[in-house]
Amino acid sequence: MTVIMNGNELSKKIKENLRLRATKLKEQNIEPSLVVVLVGEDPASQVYVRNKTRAAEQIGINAIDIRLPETTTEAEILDLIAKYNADETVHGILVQLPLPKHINEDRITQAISPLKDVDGFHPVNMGHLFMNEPLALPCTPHGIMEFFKEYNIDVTGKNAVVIGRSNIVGRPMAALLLNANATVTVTHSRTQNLKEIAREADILVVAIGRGEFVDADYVKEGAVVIDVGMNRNAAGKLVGDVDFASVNGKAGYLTPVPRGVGPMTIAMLMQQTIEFAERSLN
Ligand SMILES: NC(=O)C1=CN([C@@H]2O[C@H](COP(=O)(O)OP(=O)(O)OC[C@H]3O[C@@H](n4cnc5c(N)ncnc54)[C@H](OP(=O)(O)O)[C@@H]3O)[C@@H](O)[C@H]2O)C=CC1
Ligand SMILES: Nc1nc(=O)c2c([nH]1)NC[C@@H]1CN(c3ccc(C(=O)N[C@@H](CCC(=O)O)C(=O)O)cc3)C=[N+]21
Repeated sequence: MTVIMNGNELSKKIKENLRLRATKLKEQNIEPSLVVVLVGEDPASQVYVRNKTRAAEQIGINAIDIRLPETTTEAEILDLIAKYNADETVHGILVQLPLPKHINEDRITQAISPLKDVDGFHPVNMGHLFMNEPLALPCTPHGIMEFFKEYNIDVTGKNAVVIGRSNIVGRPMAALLLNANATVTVTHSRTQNLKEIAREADILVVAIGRGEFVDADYVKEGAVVIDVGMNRNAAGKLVGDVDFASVNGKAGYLTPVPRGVGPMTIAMLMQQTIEFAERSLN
């Protein structure tokens, strides 16, 4: 039997607790505030950003929603970031990725103050994370660690395999698992014998961006399978990187898409914003 991990339910519970923390902050005259910048018209990004601003509203976080045209220059975004870096009433700044091709994502990421970097993407925050002294946790991997906590999955000493090595998911996921004392293998498009390696995993995290790529052949009986993928299939349906129907029944635990990792990402983004706002009290 496979336990389906419910990201909607868990994220709701977390957000209710965050609402109380937001109320306490307001009693101390701090309004937690998050700037969300979206450049261009990408429909998927629009959905994610809408989900973020909606979650902020529910919790009582002031979301400053900035929509810029596709033609916006890098200098204009850098100016905007500088302005909010200096604004003491703003606790978090997020620039939705991917950005249009004429904009250098690394320069944008590095311009955001590490103290307001709610995504945890700044090299300073990545460095602290890899040294096991995190100041900000990347939302998607953090949300996945919260699943383990909720379902009493102890990762200590477990064989964890991460498929994908992107800066926003795979690498920080590997760091968090390592910090939690798992034995971590990171795989990618050049990996040989991926199937054999994946089949050794007690915990398998899949973040590759290929619809329903991982089927039951990649999965050890009883393994914990986390599906980060968000893809549209030929019929326009939202599917993960894991073939849910194939893996369901073989895995011990499995996250669905939607209502799995996605809502947890958003909950952790809200949590990081509240934490930065709380830090401003000290
Ligand atoms: N639920 C959520 O909150 C989030 C979901 N996502 C989703 O997760 C997925 C991954 O996102 P992201 O990490 O940004 O993607 P990227 O495209 O940045 O990275 C994909 C990674 O997968 C590897 N890869 C690609 N094809 C294969 C293959 N056939 N075998 C093994 N490895 C492969 C790549 O290897 P190489 O490095 O060699 O190119 C790369 O490291 C996407 O579907 C995205 O939409 C992303 C962020 C948050
Ligand atoms: N600076 C930055 N920070 C990010 O955190 C970031 C980013 N850029 N770029 C893209 C990825 C992707 N991401 C998702 C967030 C929510 C859902 C989400 O809400 N998913 C819903 C369904 C969404 C739908 O219906 O399409 C679910 O899984 O249930 C998905 C994916 C954040 N990302």
